[in-house]
Amino acid sequence: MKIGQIRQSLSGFYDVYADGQLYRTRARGNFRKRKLTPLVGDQVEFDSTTPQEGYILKLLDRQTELVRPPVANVNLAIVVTATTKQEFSTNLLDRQLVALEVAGIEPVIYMAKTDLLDDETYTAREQLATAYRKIGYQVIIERQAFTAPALAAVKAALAGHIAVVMGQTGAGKSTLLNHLQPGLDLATGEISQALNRGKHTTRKVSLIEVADGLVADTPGFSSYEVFDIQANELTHFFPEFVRLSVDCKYRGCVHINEPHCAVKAALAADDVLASRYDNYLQFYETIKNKKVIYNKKK
Ligand SMILES: Nc1nc2c(ncn2[C@@H]2O[C@H](COP(=O)(O)OP(=O)(O)OP(=O)(O)O)[C@@H](O)[C@H]2O)c(=O)[nH]1
Ligand SMILES: [Zn+2]
Repeated sequence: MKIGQIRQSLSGFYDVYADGQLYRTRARGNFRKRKLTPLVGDQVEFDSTTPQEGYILKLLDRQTELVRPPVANVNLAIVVTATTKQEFSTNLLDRQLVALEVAGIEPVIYMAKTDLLDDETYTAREQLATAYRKIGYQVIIERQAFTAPALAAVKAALAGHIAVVMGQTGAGKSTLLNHLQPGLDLATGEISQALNRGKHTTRKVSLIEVADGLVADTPGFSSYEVFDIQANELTHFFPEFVRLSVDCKYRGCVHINEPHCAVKAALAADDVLASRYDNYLQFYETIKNKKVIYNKKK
């Protein structure tokens, strides 16, 4: 019996990495009775006679589990954020951050395409980066694209982690990965194509070694699952609100209509980003409205 990590899944085969090599395996353990499917990223116990043939016997406990992409034990997300005026949206960024907070995955924000910005827009993005750092998020931003310090920062963040790369189509995910790992040669635009194909056919999912970490070759971590939480829980996923809310007068304050709310006081004092608060309100309403629609249907 060996212990290894699933690095790729394709059509019922799982390639398990152990002692410096890959073993092609199939699933046979009694976890199948419990309807557990092995996921890329899983640590497993397996048997094998040759590297071409082996059987997974047992799945070890997972720390996290994603559905899209189907990867276990992801603990880092590189949030590739295109910064151009046409593409940039704090709303999307905050939605991604909330989704990651809900999933228990640490975000690293990578500000892409800064070379296309005029100085004024770049300064605005830099100020925003500072504000997000104040919240507690790591933000990587450089005046030019793919500078050595920016790439070194991403590599340092990846070390020892299993990561997904998030970002809307065209944000620059493949381009960033190619700069991190020049041999990778991902066609730009390729990642989302893989994702779209995946909707209809069995999808290959793999973890690729990038710097000293592993990165899922399929992005697509959906930020829409944000809206599966309860509206009154949303505040827990805004770290700056969590810190401030100890000073809200009412327990369970959702920082909307309550008097003596520390979050609203901080907002008035410019200590909370207005865009974060606006996005919070919008997500809150979306969740409320969605619940109503859902209940009506039932
Ligand atoms: N100027 C500039 N162009 C960039 C940068 N990053 C990406 N691009 C360009 O933006 C386009 C989209 O980049 P991709 O890396 O394919 O984006 P992606 O997020 O992988 O897109 P999908 O695979 O469709 O999800 C390509 O033409 C890239 O060359 C950057 O930092 N600066
Ligand atoms: Zn409050």
